[in-house]
Amino acid sequence: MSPDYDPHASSLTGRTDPEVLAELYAIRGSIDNIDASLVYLLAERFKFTQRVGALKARHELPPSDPGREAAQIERLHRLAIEADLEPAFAEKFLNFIIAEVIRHHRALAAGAGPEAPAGDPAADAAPDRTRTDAGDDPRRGGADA
Ligand SMILES: C=C(O[C@@H]1C=C(C(=O)O)C=C[C@H]1O)C(=O)O
Repeated sequence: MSPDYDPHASSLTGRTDPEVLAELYAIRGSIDNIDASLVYLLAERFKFTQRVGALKARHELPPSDPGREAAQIERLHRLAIEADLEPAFAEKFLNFIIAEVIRHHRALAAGAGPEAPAGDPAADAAPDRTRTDAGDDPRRGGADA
């Protein structure tokens, strides 16, 4: 755990029954563990997608692959229902991650590292994959590159 992280940081201390607080902290301990796992999982996922990006750049393949994304979204939708997670949220989350991956791939294709500023023209040309409101089909998000 980071040395400056206080797992008991809260705006509720002083006005909440100590027993309730103790239970809250216990539950939050698990939430903290899950958040840490998510960070490590995401870091691992980005390591792999960077390898895909380097491969694509080397072989002049397009940064995005809408066919692959459509299959992933459909699969995630099914998994979310099985897991009792709201499918729209799962879809939004995956689209958010994929948008970032595509931004990295565009940067790699342009010869830059993944840290290219978000405001660069290549990134600006990316479709907004974070919108999942009605009428916005992420599978047809203009992922054209
Ligand atoms: C990682 C890839 O590149 C892009 C990002 C994807 C992802 O983050 O899962 C999926 C498809 C591509 O649009 C890939 O083509 O596999």
